[in-house]
Amino acid sequence: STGSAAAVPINAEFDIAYVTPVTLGTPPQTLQLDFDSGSSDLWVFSSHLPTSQIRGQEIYAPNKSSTAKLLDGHSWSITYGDGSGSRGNVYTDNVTVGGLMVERQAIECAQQVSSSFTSEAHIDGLVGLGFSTLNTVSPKSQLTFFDNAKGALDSPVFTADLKHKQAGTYDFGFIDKAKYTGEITYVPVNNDPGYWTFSSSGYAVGSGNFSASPISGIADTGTSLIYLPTAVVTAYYRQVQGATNSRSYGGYVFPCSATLPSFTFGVGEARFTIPPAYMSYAAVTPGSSTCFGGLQSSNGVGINIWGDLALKVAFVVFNGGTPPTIGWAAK
Ligand SMILES: Cc1c(C=O)c(-c2nnc3c4c(C[n+]5cc6c(C)n(C)c(C)c6c(Cl)n5)n(C)c(C)c4cnn23)c(C)n1C
Repeated sequence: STGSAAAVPINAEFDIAYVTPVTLGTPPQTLQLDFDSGSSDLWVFSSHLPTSQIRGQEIYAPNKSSTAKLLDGHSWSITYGDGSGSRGNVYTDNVTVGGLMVERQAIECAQQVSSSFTSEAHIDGLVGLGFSTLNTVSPKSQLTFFDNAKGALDSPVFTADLKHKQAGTYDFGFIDKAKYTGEITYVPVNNDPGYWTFSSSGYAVGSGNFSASPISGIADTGTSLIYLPTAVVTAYYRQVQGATNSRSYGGYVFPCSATLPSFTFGVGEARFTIPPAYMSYAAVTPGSSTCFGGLQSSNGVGINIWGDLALKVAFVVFNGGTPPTIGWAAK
């Protein structure tokens, strides 16, 4: 089997996050969920949430699904890199993504979400595509949608074709040759503790020399930006007039009028260049002439993160075979 579904930016101006339609239960309830290769819980806004925490999101009501079953005595609680979080109870039900159905998928129903989730009306929950070792359900951890689907897939892979300010796709079970050019460069994945961790072969700022130094980081479709070591980030912002690492704004900012260099990263012998226009994320507050950078320091994060800003300049194959690998291709 295979599946293919759209990855739609939630914001027309900046690629903050992408959502994908997912149908749950019988009759089908369709929610817009954020596919996140940096976590491993499938959780949704649900009928178990206080209405005060719902502001425009679609919800999943298990009591309206004839195929929903309570996973008695199980609960979950998750916190993300930006400090947001949610928790609740667990049901199993049918979950379908782009024509690919998994029966008895653990659906983690939110009973509490943090304010940043309540304030984001376009995200009805997340679909974790990390390794199932990261799943937070207790006392018995649950498998991700991909792990549940894997055995039935034509090939144990999913691919991300994210795009700048337009809809891309997530494919399951096949590699669509029409979505990339040239060869796919595969590199090993270290899935301990459960992220898609791989080693980038280095970077270059603008037209500068390529610095061939390995950078271990995670491929994370659920993170907007790129978080890299301070040496890389200072080398980049040294080329940006007026750039500062702002404590008040929580990262590198610069005058929106500044000329930005491109940023190139390596995967093996392959090179991927993020154009200057993508490297300015947003004005720090609406209308401000100070802009927030797409490249930020991973100091204090603990891991380096290749988020949507990096992923959207490539076609990326998440190979869940044995051993797992990750493939990057131009497009
Ligand atoms: C270590 C780390 C991260 C690791 O992941 C991270 C981050 N970066 N984007 C996201 C996340 C997103 C994507 N996302 C980013 C957004 C930004 C930057 N803004 C202004 C809004 C309104 C966003 C929304 Cl609704 N959604 N989502 C949905 C979740 C649950 C995230 C959790 N963390 N996160 C940050 C900001 N930091 C410091």
